[in-house]
Order: sequence, then C-alpha cells, then structure tokens
Amino acid sequence: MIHDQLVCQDLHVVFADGTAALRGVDLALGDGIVGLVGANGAGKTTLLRVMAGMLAPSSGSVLVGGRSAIAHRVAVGVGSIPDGARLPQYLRVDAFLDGLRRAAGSPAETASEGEIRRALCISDLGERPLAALSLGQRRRVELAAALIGDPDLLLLDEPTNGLDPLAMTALRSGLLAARRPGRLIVVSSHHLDELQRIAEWIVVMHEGRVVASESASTLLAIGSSLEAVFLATAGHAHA
Ligand SMILES: Nc1ncnc2c1ncn2[C@@H]1O[C@H](COP(=O)(O)OP(=O)(O)OP(=O)(O)O)[C@@H](O)[C@H]1O
Repeated sequence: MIHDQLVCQDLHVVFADGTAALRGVDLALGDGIVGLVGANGAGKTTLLRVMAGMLAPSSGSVLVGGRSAIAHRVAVGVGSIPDGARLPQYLRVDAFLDGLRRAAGSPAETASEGEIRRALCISDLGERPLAALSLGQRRRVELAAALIGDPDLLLLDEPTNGLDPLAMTALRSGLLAARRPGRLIVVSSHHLDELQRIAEWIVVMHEGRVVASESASTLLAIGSSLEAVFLATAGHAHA
C-alpha cells in the first residue's frame, strides 16, 4: 500500500455541544480495502463524514489524491445514505441506476459495473421499485449506485449492519469485485470476522484518535484474530 491516496492531518471535530469526536487524527492510506474499527462512539462515522467532505473539521485537513476532500468527487456509499430516505422510492432499480449513469456522463453500463452487479446478485432486481427492496437488497443496490462513475474513493459506514449471511456474502463479493488499483475503499464495521476476510489494512480508533493503522497481516501476527486485536487496542477501556 502506497500511503498517499488519502491523507488526514491533525483532524479535530468538536460539535456544537462541546463533544470532541475527533481529537487529532493523522492517517495516510493507499489503495485497497481498509477496515475502520472502534468501539461505539470512537469517531468512525465522524471521520468518514469528514473524509467525504460532508462535514468540515474544526481544524486539520483531508487530502484525497492530493486535493481537498471538499473539492474531490467522492462516492459516499451504502450506510452513508440514511435509511434510503433520499432515494426516489417510486423508481425501479434499473431506472435508478441508469439515471445515475446518465448523470455521471456514462450512459452505458461498463464491464466492471456489470461484473460488480453480478457479484452483488442484483441482476434480478431491475424491475423492482426501490421501495419494495429488503434491507439486504437495498444495501447491495446502494453499493452498485455508489460505484457508478468509477470513483477512486468509496466510503462505507457499517454497510453490513442488519444483513443476513447471504446478503453479507453478496456484499463481500461486490466489494472484492470493486477492488482495483488506485481505488481506496474504507469500510467501518463491528463485524470483525467479516472485515478480516476482505480488508488488507486496518485502522483502529479509540476515543477520537487512531490507535493503530497497520496491514491486516501485521496486526493479525500480533493477535490471533481481529477481535483479539480490537480488544487489546480499543477495548481495554471497557474491560
Ligand atoms: N451531531 C453531533 N453532535 C454532538 N455529538 C455528536 C454528533 N455526532 C456524533 N457525536 C458524538 O461524537 C462521538 C463520535 O460519534 P461517531 O458517530 O463518530 O462514533 P462511531 O465510532 O461511528 O460510533 P458507532 O460505532 O456507535 O456508530 C460520540 O460521542 C457521539 O455521541
């Protein structure tokens, strides 16, 4: 991993009520799949929102491919779309994805989008209205949607929450199919076994700070599982 795709420098976020959600995050990530883990309230969602340019930090900076995150076109995927509330519920899946493609200036489905759609097992859903999708179906359609336009950065906030094992397997296949040189996929999750299967790099947060940022193989050489590493680094406060 070459550490220059996404760089966070001394990020602080203090909310209006005084909550310090990020307390000096320094992080440099390259391409590949990065797992973002940490206890409830550690700051994962806040960090993803800042990385996406959705939330301005109180201080510090985020550079994506050397440019400010605010200016960069980023795909904010899956869990970042709150309960699908902003999706046009009456649209059928194919019409929704076609519309996004047209908006991105590439009306035809690319070979890689087709491969990802097949990996996600959503090919049969094209005629269904978005409102009729189950949670697991919706998450997979949202991932396909987030990848339209071929973004170099994909940020996924707890995409596997609430998914059954079949939907989780399909989502995993989609993420693995989406991996390509030059693309960074950051996935926050409490499903540590699942992350262990796909992530080559792990970032552990604790109380608004990054307490570990290592290759999965390095971390797993220290602990027997990602859960053991998590408990040793981020979990001690709860022991
Ligand atoms: N809009 C807000 N106003 C005030 N405090 C906030 C706001 N959003 C988040 N926080 C606080 O910031 C801290 C970090 O929250 P965040 O949602 O980033 O954590 P998280 O690691 O994603 O947690 P979880 O695993 O539970 O989703 C928490 O203390 C949370 O209560």
